[in-house]
Amino acid sequence: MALRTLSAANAAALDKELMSTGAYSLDQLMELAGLSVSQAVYKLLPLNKGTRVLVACGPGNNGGDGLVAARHLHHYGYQPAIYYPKQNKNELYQRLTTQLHALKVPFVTSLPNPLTTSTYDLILDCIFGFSFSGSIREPFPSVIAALASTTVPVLAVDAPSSWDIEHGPPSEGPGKDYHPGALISLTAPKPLVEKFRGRHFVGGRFLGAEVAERYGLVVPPYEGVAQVAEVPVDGEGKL
Ligand SMILES: NC(=O)C1=CN([C@@H]2O[C@H](COP(=O)(O)OP(=O)(O)OC[C@H]3O[C@@H](n4cnc5c(N)ncnc54)[C@H](O)[C@@H]3O)[C@@H](O)[C@H]2O)[C@H](O)CC1
Ligand SMILES: [K+]
Repeated sequence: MALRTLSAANAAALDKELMSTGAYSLDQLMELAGLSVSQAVYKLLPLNKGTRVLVACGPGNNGGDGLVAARHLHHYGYQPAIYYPKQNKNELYQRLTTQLHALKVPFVTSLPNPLTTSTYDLILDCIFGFSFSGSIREPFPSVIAALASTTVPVLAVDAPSSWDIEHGPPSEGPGKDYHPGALISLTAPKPLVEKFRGRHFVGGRFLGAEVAERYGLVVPPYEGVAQVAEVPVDGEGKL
């Protein structure tokens, strides 16, 4: 049985529905998404195994999830640093960055070259999510190239950035060789998950049974109070 997935168009439609008839605000969804991401980090990198997490953020809501996750990581005791080359000026993002500045979470303006484990223990790829399309525009080609070539473990948030949401890795360009070791799908896996091999989590625990059924999805097997469930992309435990 294949994983139940959510196309880019349906992911956007579901988001819209949650924020209209569902009566959620974007802040609420982003807060839950970012909380899930922070819990996936804890599963991948327990605090005694290193603490330096580079959170690479893009200009949209995928980047916002990263800003929220970074704040939770700081409170858990990790040392997040934010790389946010194209900052969103909307009020929500300004509030998220103000919160991080107040906690003295550093914002770095460049990536080390080479990007190795001497500087960071984990990277969160929050550059692009389900609204990525086309070829990568500046300033992101070099960022995707750095993600593709780094020796640091990468957790991709909702999608490996630059991957086509339906079809997976691009056949050319800097994303061609980008294969992160871990992925957290938010709400539900996107079709690209069929091309992903690595540890896979699902988070964004805000889907009720009725909405899930209408979109052909299954609510992930969250345990107890967990905001994240590990769902292997092959073998047992498929959604
Ligand atoms: N329901 C949920 O699961 C929630 C998921 N969330 C996260 O939101 C993203 C989707 O956010 P959105 O703002 O729609 O888009 P992105 O962040 O994916 O990217 C848009 C951003 O990127 C630019 N862009 C697009 N293509 C390119 C390109 N080829 N080159 C350069 N730049 C590009 C575009 O201009 C925009 O600025 C989803 O994946 C989740 O991570 C929410 O947190 C809410 C709940
Ligand atoms: K991403």
